[in-house]
Amino acid sequence: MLTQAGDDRRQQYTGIKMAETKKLLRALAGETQDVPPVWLMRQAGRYLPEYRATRAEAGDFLSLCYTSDLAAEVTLQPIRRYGFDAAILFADILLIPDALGADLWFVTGEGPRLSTTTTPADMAKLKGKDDIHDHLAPVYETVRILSRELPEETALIGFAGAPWTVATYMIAGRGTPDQGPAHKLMAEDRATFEALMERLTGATIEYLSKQVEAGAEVVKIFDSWAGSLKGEDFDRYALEPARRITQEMKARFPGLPVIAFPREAGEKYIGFAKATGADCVALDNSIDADWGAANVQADGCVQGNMNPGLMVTGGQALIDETRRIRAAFSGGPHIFNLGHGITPDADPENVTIMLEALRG
Ligand SMILES: Cc1c2[nH]c(c1CCC(=O)O)Cc1[nH]c(c(CCC(=O)O)c1C)Cc1[nH]c(c(CCC(=O)O)c1C)Cc1[nH]c(c(C)c1CCC(=O)O)C2
Repeated sequence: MLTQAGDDRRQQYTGIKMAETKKLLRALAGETQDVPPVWLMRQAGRYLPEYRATRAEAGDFLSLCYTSDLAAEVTLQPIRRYGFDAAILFADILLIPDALGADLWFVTGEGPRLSTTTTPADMAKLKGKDDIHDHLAPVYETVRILSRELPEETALIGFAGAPWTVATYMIAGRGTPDQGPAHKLMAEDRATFEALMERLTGATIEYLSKQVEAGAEVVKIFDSWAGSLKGEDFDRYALEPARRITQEMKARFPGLPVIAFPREAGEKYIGFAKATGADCVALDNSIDADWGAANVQADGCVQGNMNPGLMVTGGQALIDETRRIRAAFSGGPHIFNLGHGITPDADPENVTIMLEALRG
């Protein structure tokens, strides 16, 4: 059943773009702006003292994700501090495996751990794509709180991990440098690998749909490990799921903007937006901005792509690089962002310096 917010959202997507006042949504609708909208991946995170305080209050990272008022609070913190043009729902891409019934926990200082899914018997233990919503209800509640509390000029981004990236964690039971276990399963038991990809694609569509019904105005698909898929594997397991998710979301919510992030796709960034239907492609910081402008922005909006390391080191290099990236993408629609998440050792003052260089 649709919520009232979801009803309003569907109406909103049927044709009022010309009157859109949110800078982020204008960029996603194809508008070139003198000063681009800006937000940062992982903008709610450990570099902020107020985040660390709220996380301590929650006890641990997963409790923070599932406690709606605290998750909404940390989402709002960087908006209050910096006035970013978008807020991104505070959650994690690994909540989907958790909702499907895989065990998930986080080891402080190391990262996520999950029970592994590598056999038909493991697959049989997972829940169906439609059976995730009770578990994820607190996330939808976070979105509802945010859509009430955000300033009217701030867009709300919902998100999910792409099937391939989420599968790499489910198959290995943890993060891996080269996604070796997932590539191995793909080679040795393609049927199980594809069954997992299919379950994740379906669940992701249902999960994102609930986020939109609760008030998310944009959705972003994070494929952090897309770069380890080469050639035909990239087309089948990165591009095709992104296309299916994007097309189904747009069929359900006409006009909904979609951002795709096939990180480290390299040459495969070319044509990705056209092939999937995504309104914007997020570029990682291995991409030269001029190359991105010529080859990717030529098809529409791009997001990115400053090196997150500059938020640690700062100085004149940060100012120069902010201006260089803004200039490189000034000929078309652009959302200023980093090429990957801001790191815990970033200096919060450097975000202010970046914003002054960008907007000033
Ligand atoms: C691969 C991936 C994950 N999560 C995510 C990705 C894709 C993007 C990327 O490549 O970074 C996405 C993500 N994770 C988080 C968000 C929230 C929204 C945001 O501010 O961007 C988003 C969009 C919060 C988080 N997710 C996590 C944190 C840090 C947890 C903490 O507070 O201890 C945050 C703020 C934990 C997490 N979550 C994940 C890992 C590997 C880790 C551990 C690494 C780390 O500690 O940074 C899985």
